[in-house]
Amino acid sequence: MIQFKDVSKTFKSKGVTTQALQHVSLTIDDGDMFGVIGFSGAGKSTLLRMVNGLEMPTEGHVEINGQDLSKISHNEMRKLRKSIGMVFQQFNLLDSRTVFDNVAIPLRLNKADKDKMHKKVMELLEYVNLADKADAYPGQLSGGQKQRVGIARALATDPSILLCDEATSALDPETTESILQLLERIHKELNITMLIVTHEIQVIQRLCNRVAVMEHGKVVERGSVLEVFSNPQQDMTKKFVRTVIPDQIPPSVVAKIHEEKDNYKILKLRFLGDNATDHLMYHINKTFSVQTNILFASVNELQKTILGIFILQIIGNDAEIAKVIQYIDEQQVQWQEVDL
Ligand SMILES: Nc1ncnc2c1ncn2[C@@H]1O[C@H](COP(=O)(O)OP(=O)(O)OP(=O)(O)O)[C@@H](O)[C@H]1O
Repeated sequence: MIQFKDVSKTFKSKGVTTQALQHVSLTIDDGDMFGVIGFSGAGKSTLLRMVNGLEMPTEGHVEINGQDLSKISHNEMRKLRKSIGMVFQQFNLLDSRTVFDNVAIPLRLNKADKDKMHKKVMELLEYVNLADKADAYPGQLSGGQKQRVGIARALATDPSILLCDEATSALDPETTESILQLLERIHKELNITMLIVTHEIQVIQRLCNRVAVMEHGKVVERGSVLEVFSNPQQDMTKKFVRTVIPDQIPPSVVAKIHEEKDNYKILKLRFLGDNATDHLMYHINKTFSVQTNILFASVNELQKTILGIFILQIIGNDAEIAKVIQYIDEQQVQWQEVDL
């Protein structure tokens, strides 16, 4: 378990003071694929780098399995770092060394036995599908292949935690997908806790079970991916989520509604899990003296759960609309009124 306990970090450089993190408290459980999302400068990398002691908090504590990193000895820190792998946006490979040697670096640093090291490196290269590139140099590889080498190197010491700092941000969409598949496979097969820092919401949607949203060094929203994506609260979160799960009425439809004279209310309905929309719509139209128009609908899959978003215009008198809303409440469907 990784815990950030009221962590703040201030950088002072050339007379400029930057508050990179402000009172961040977070718990990442074993086995989590925990995503941290935010725009550039939000403090994501600083947070991530605290897990392996590359940065230390100015205030507060970071604990791994109950061990406060500010209180452990140099030796204990070295041991801890062996159990934490890190994957970087720019791969951080040594250009003058072969793929084999790059993956072998952590093992050489740990003075691994030569035969064991050879076996381990070749196993890792097989795992990331690059065994045939063992003798190639990074300059001869594509971006995706370089990242596979970076991932193999991060796994060399059999870590229990993998830190991914914008691991796919330098890659095209197709290559991104193959790296995300690899990370998913690693999580499933090697049972590694992952902390994934990104500004790409689709990475979180695709991989993570939990998410924290960061803005100006603070965590502004957090929760399960299902909770946060199905009902984002903060404007920043809404902006991110909207890019993968649209939930707005198209402008041409809005313009048409503005021309209407009838009495109406517009509700945004969210369905999680079973898709009960057909039944709900049937019942509303059959039972109440209202007319309904679906202004927008989308169905998405999150963590293998279906999330349906429907924006419904209900035309009728206030009393009848109130009855419809009461019925929707009784069905325990999440809703909110939309003002145009
Ligand atoms: N070593 C440092 N010295 C001075 N300021 C720093 C240092 N590292 C980070 N910062 C500043 O702290 C703030 C947070 O940086 P950080 O890299 O953690 O953000 P980020 O969300 O990861 O953004 P990016 O994706 O652009 O790296 C930024 O304003 C950055 O300039």
